[in-house]
Amino acid sequence: MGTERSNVLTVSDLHVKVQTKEGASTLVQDINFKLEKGKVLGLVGESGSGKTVTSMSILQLLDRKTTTIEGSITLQGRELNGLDDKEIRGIRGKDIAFIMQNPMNSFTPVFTIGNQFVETIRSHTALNKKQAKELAIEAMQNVNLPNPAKLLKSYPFQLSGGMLQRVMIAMAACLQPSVIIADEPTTALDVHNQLQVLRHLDKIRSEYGTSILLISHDLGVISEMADDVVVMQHGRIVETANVYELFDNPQHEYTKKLLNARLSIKHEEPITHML
Ligand SMILES: Nc1ncnc2c1ncn2[C@@H]1O[C@H](COP(=O)(O)OP(=O)(O)OP(=O)(O)O)[C@@H](O)[C@H]1O
Repeated sequence: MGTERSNVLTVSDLHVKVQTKEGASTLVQDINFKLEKGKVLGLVGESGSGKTVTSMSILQLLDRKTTTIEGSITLQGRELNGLDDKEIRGIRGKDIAFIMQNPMNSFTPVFTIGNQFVETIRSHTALNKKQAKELAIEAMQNVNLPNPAKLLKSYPFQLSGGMLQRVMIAMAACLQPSVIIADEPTTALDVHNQLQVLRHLDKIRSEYGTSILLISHDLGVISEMADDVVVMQHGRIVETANVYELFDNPQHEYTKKLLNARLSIKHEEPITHML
């Protein structure tokens, strides 16, 4: 009973195909993993291994006209695969928040931060504008953003990448979703901002019991943040293990290769031991 209950997100036999001019092509296959409450599951693998396709499938964000998602994706027992647009929109942001690699792409340039923040809150709650603004300010304070009231009046281009990423984390956290999918959340940031973003994610996890699917190229980030790790290669999972087991005793040749590559660039790795 305990294990079943603690699994917040379960992906079973996920298989994603895309229709191209040349015919159908498989993007990911046989993907199985479970994300437990309050835990961080790291998703690693080289570029093109299928990490983003997997996370986009969970959020049902792939183009329905050209892609087919087979298998099951359940959030607290509710099947997400096949939900219609309206149903899945109700889940995105509220139950599953998404933090993208490039925060600039996540905001509409022509609206202020406040406009977008308040609208996001209002689309998922019964709060009025004033209450939504107060919640936004509180969420921004929680991620140490200075002068939130002023920031709400700014346009996305007026903020640095690190600040925008923190606004996105504040937006993701304020509705206390059960799951956050963070796709390379620190890749576009400098070392100082990387550290801040990771600290905030960890704070959200511990305060709200949010589960985090953390997609990263950076094994230093994964070793510091993740409880369990899924390793992907060529659209398949090649290894799933507890983070200590994976780093101490990798089983698959590809995982060993990734870890060896990491050792050879270890001096560039500023994140570990600093959190
Ligand atoms: N809509 C699409 N049509 C055709 N191929 C696609 C589509 N979306 C993704 N792919 C292909 O699927 C494969 C997996 O891509 P995906 O973006 O999931 O990789 P990734 O592991 O997230 O890589 P990165 O770390 O570079 O983001 C790649 O070969 C990519 O080119």
